[in-house]
Amino acid sequence: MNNFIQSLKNRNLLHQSTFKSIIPNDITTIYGGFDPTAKSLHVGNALLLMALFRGQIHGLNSIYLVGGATGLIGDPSFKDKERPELSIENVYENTKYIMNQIKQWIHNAKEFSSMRGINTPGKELILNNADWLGKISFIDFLKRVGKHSKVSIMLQRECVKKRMEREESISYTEFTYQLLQGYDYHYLYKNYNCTLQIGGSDQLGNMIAGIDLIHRVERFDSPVFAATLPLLTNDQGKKYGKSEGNAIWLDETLCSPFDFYQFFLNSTDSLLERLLFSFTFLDAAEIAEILNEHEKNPEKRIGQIELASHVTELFHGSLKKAHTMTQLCFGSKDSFPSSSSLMDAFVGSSNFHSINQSNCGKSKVADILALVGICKSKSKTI
Ligand SMILES: N[C@@H](Cc1ccc(O)cc1)C(=O)O
Repeated sequence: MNNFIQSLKNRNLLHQSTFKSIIPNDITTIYGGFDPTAKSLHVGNALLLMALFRGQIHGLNSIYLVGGATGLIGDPSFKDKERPELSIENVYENTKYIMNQIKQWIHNAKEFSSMRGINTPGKELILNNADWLGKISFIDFLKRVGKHSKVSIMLQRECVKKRMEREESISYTEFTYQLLQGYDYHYLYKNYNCTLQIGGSDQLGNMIAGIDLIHRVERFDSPVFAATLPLLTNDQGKKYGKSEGNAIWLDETLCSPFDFYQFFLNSTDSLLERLLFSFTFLDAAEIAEILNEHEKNPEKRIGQIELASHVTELFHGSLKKAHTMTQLCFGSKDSFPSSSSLMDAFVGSSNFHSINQSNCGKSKVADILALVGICKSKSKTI
């Protein structure tokens, strides 16, 4: 069985899939897409980013697709209203930012993994679907995609049905979205031999549109698959990823590493195990060890500290983590002498006592020690 798929299963990260009884083991390339509806991705996108990276750890090539074209159309999946239209300039800018953000993230994730002895043999590719969807003419699209797509099937999509029940219905533009995503999958299958698409729990319909198209245009038994990740909800059953109604952005100018860290630090005990499996590269034994320590003294929030440190370092990198530490300790990064002495502390030199000698509270020092400790302790994990 494919190790990557098995590892998603083991972490409870496989929600739905089109694999029947046999799990394919000859997948070499996978893809997941992100529409540039804002300047930055948010915690809600983190599971997909991480799943693609987990693929690379297992030797697969991962395509991180940014929807420079689909972002102009708007995915109607699980949206009860027409999406506000974004201007071409706006989507173009967002696409640039997000492609950069993904590039930076992969860089951080590689550095983070190699510090722990985790190899990432699989390659990454960051693509923009405007590069092909922006070039195909309307007539060509109708001939190459529309002709193979049955309206009766398109109308069966849950989100389409829901929207048709409402007076405002659904625009032809958003109705077509599933075909655009379907065309992406076909394009990536033909040009990159991509045979697995992964995405959020609301994406299965769009992914199946792609599989159908490939089956109709290529061979009816072409080995192409789709899998969705679970939707993480908080204790109130709301989507996990917002604090006081605001999305937890991955861009540090929209959400500081400090706030990002605090968001994970504030996770409840009941979610802890789930979050450790979802948002870290720690293995089951390491997670069991952390939970064991945590349960001995839950007020110390050892589990939350491990979680918050791991995710903050993964998404914000070690230098940023140092600033997070400063902010944790002093409230503001400006009041600390220099980030280089902090970095020394961070890598475990004797300068670390300078933090201890400062006037920050004991519990904060414990947090910081935990942050530093985690970076030195773990070796192999997936
Ligand atoms: N529709 C996806 C983004 C996406 C775009 C293009 C694709 O080919 C795949 C996925 C979402 O809204 O999350």
